[in-house]
Amino acid sequence: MSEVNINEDLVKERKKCTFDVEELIHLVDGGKHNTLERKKVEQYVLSIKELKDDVPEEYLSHKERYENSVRKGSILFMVLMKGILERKRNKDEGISYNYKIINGVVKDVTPFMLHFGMFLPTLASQASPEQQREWLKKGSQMIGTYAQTELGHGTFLRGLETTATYDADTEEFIIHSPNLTSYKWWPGGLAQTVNHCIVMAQLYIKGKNHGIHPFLVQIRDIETHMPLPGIKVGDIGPKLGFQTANNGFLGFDNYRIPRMNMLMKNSQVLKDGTYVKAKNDKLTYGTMVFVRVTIVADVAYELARAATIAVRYAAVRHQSKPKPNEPEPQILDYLTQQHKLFIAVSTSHAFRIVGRWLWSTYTKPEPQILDYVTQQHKLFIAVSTSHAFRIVGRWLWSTYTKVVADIRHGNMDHLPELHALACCLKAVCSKDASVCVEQCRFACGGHGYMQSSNLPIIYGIVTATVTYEGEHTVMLLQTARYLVKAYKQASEGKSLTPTVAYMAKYLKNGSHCWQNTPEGIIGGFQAVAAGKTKEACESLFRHAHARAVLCEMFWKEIQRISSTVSPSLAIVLEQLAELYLKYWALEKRGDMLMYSNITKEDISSLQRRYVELLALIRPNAVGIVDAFDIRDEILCSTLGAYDGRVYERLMEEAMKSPLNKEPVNQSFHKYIKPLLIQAKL
Ligand SMILES: CCCCCCCCCCCCCCCCCCCCCC(=O)SCCNC(=O)CCNC(=O)[C@H](O)C(C)(C)COP(=O)(O)OP(=O)(O)OC[C@H]1O[C@@H](n2cnc3c(N)ncnc32)[C@H](O)[C@@H]1OP(=O)(O)O
Ligand SMILES: Cc1cc2nc3c(=O)[nH]c(=O)nc-3n(C[C@H](O)[C@H](O)[C@H](O)COP(=O)(O)OP(=O)(O)OC[C@H]3O[C@@H](n4cnc5c(N)ncnc54)[C@H](O)[C@@H]3O)c2cc1C
Repeated sequence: MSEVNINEDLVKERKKCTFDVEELIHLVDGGKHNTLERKKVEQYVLSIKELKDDVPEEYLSHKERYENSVRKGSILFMVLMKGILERKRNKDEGISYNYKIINGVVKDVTPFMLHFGMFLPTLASQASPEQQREWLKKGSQMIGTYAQTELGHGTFLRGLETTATYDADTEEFIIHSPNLTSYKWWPGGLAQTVNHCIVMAQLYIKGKNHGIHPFLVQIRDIETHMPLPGIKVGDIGPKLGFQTANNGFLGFDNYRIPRMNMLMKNSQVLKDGTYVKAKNDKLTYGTMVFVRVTIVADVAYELARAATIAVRYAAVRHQSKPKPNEPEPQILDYLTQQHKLFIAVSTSHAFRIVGRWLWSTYTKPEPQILDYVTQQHKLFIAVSTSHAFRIVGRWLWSTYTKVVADIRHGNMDHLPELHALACCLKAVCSKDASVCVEQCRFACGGHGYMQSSNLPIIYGIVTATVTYEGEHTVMLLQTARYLVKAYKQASEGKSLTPTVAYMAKYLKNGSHCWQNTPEGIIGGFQAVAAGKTKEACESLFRHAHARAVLCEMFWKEIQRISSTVSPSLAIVLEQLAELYLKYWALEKRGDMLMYSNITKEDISSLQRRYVELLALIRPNAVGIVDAFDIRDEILCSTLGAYDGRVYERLMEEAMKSPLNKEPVNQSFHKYIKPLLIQAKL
């Protein structure tokens, strides 16, 4: 883009940058090759004319929005089948480029998301090799979703009520919803989009319950798309976000499916009804672990979008004037004289001085809001958090792929640790990302509240991750369960898995000896986690382990990466990571006081360094978010576009309102005019 069309503040900001933005772009993408591939796919997809909207989605009805989203999703589906979009997820971090482009094209959530995000992964991981050959073959007509949650139960899976009863005479399962609360409720794409589902149901054989198992169930006719007899399916209605995800409900009336439609990789039901138990019954929950792992990198990306919008806007937006210098008072000899004679002179001086100050203030440019320390405090933590989650998300993905490979070879030893890690990181990252996105919205003032800023939509997407795939508190409690066990093992002198090995150290050393260094802060969080775990045997504790893992992995990875990049970029990366650690050490200073020997002076020094870091990051702020390299078509924001033409775009978008198409709306004649006539009488 030529600099002529770019807002002059942004031009200046980009000139100030002390590092090579291109180098950081490659780092974020995981290598130059990935950047080039991403740009190629983006260029291809974003130039498809049919993917552009005539009218902004927000002006469409619930039904029209769904139809428009299916239209665009189908085009993307076709592109995917042509092999242009990568089918596989990015091997380094589990987040695929496809998903990032979809964010821009569909703006909200595509009703096909669950097909790619959970339906296919469940078939790939829980169907037997023969079933996979049958179901995942080319030309398959299946579009699917993952139907687990019910009206009555989402968290407590053992409480699910849908039944799958085996009938050995016909070699079929009878899927049934015994009551209203057993209706499936929430699955994305379920309402009008999919023709198949993975249904999680209680398996009954000869009256005995064997717990929940996955079944492949066709719910609509492939040709006509009509719901099949025995199926009741529909849309659950508007939500806070996910408006185009087509979340649905589903009930079964003694609906029969063949025996081979139970996913049989882990447990099996033989023809005569013999039940073969899985090596570990928690393997049934495998798809949830997979999605929880990917959520960390997913929210990092959403946060990158929000931070890009808010930081660029803060560089363009000017607001408020500096404080005046107070005029000097005049001193007179006699108070009475002063009162009688010189009041006019004094008033004249005062007015002249104040007038001069007022004029200079009037002509002085207003500061960019990004120069306010309070604004930097709101925004820079969002930027550094996005980097932390991306880096830790990548590490978590590689841990996941190693554990899954072990499981394939029959070794389940690391599954509990992976489950505990996925639960706590999913919980903390989804919650922190939601808070940061909302903070970005606050940081944009009134304009951030506009749909056209895209911040409300991003918030709707991110805040859903706090609930779906395992509700926040419930996930933390799962980790708590693991930590309590680890702590008991440590007290018995047994060896511990790597991510909780610190427990043994703090059991031995007691309180943590505080240091204001990154390593000191990481040790502080580990001491807090160990200390709270000790207390947890009697009471409840929360995020500490996840925070220790996030700080440790982020800092270690940044140290490693810094030695591989240019010195100017290494400085910026270390500043971002240090900011993240200092921010959380300050946020959690109460905990640190409890579980380490941190002093008031340490806290003051942390605070001073934190403010110093804000100032150090400030000149590079725009360059850092430019390096997220999110195209305008994917940001979808009037406030965050690369050129910074904020006010022009706000007005252009406002003019798209159907209400602005006519000077007088018909409601005037129908309602307001009669009201005015009545008022006259
Ligand atoms: C368009 C075009 C195309 C282009 C291309 C398009 C490309 C698109 C690309 C795609 C991008 C899309 C992105 C993704 C999208 C996803 C969206 C997702 C949406 C949302 C989906 C959902 O929302 S879907 C439902 C999730 N619903 C839950 O999440 C329920 C939580 N509820 C539980 O998860 C359990 O209920 C709960 C609490 C553990 C207790 O389970 P429970 O009662 O059975 O178990 P207990 O508590 O008794 O625990 C007994 C022992 O099991 C251990 N354990 C428990 N779980 C374990 C586990 N998983 N693994 C190992 N071990 C486990 C535990 O640690 C205990 O171990 P121990 O005994 O040794 O201590
Ligand atoms: C946008 C969106 C998309 C979704 N997509 C799908 C999908 O595709 N497929 C699907 O199957 N499901 C889907 N879900 C459902 C989702 O997985 C569940 O909503 C989620 O697992 C939480 O369960 P719940 O709604 O039953 O909440 P509840 O468990 O009823 O939670 C309510 C409150 O109770 C608390 N609570 C519950 N149990 C405990 C406990 N043991 N200890 C302490 N506190 C507890 C929770 O912390 C929470 O505060 C989706 C949900 C959303 C919001």
